[in-house]
Amino acid sequence: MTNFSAAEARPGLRVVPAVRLEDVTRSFGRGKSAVAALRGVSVEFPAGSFTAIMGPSGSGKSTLLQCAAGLDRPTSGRVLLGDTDLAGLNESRLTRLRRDRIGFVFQSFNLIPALTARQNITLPLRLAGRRVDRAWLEELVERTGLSGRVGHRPAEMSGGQQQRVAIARALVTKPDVVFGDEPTGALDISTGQEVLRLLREVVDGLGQTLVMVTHDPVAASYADRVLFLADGLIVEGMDRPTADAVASRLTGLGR
Ligand SMILES: Nc1ncnc2c1ncn2[C@@H]1O[C@H](COP(=O)(O)OP(=O)(O)OP(=O)(O)O)[C@@H](O)[C@H]1O
Repeated sequence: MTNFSAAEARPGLRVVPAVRLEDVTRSFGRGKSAVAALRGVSVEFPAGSFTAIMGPSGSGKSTLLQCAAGLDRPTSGRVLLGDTDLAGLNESRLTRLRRDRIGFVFQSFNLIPALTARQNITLPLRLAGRRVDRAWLEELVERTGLSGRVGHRPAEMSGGQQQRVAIARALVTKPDVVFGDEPTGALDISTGQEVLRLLREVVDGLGQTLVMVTHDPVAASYADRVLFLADGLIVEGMDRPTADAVASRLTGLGR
């Protein structure tokens, strides 16, 4: 079992990572047709860090993200969000934890077409029965470059603007961690890079923790660290990645 742990803490200081997976396995099916999607993954995502997860198709990236985000339950092993062990939560508490403490950004934006940008951004708060912090909303709108657009509906916005709305929505609850599943996959190169710069700024400027699955070495180069998955295991970690180094490592894994 390979352990990819956070940077060494000062002696005596216990640094709780935002998310931790301990020897997580996830199998689908039984008997001869069983598939081991994750085969013993241990990893920590330090608070305030930006991690990209890469690997060949079928290596377990989506399964890892789903288990880490409490959308799927491991077959064995533990997932902790801060100090909370997700295995101890029933479905309704898990749903609440996802709503209140985790943000999601998807390839396809997943905005509600009938709602304005502002209404989409504040939807997680409304669902939780929490009041909208006006100052925080203003800051998010400003940081995501959406000033002047908040009254628009998704159909009236470009793909990049829609993804920025989705990012603001993911941040509005001040979650412990934001998970991204190919957040730039549906965008052209230059719009994708604008979104990646915004994600980087969300980590550097707001101290947010970000974990992103991507197939794109350029996208991965915006992260602090890249984890490479192969056949259900993390086989390598790369700090301060460059797009070229990531691309050549992926070629070695048979992408
Ligand atoms: N619900 C499921 N039922 C059966 N097998 C599954 C299920 N979900 C995933 N798998 C299998 O688990 C393995 C890992 O799948 P996963 O989707 O996590 O890979 P991935 O790295 O995200 O792939 P891709 O890059 O193609 O999206 C694959 O062999 C896949 O077929």
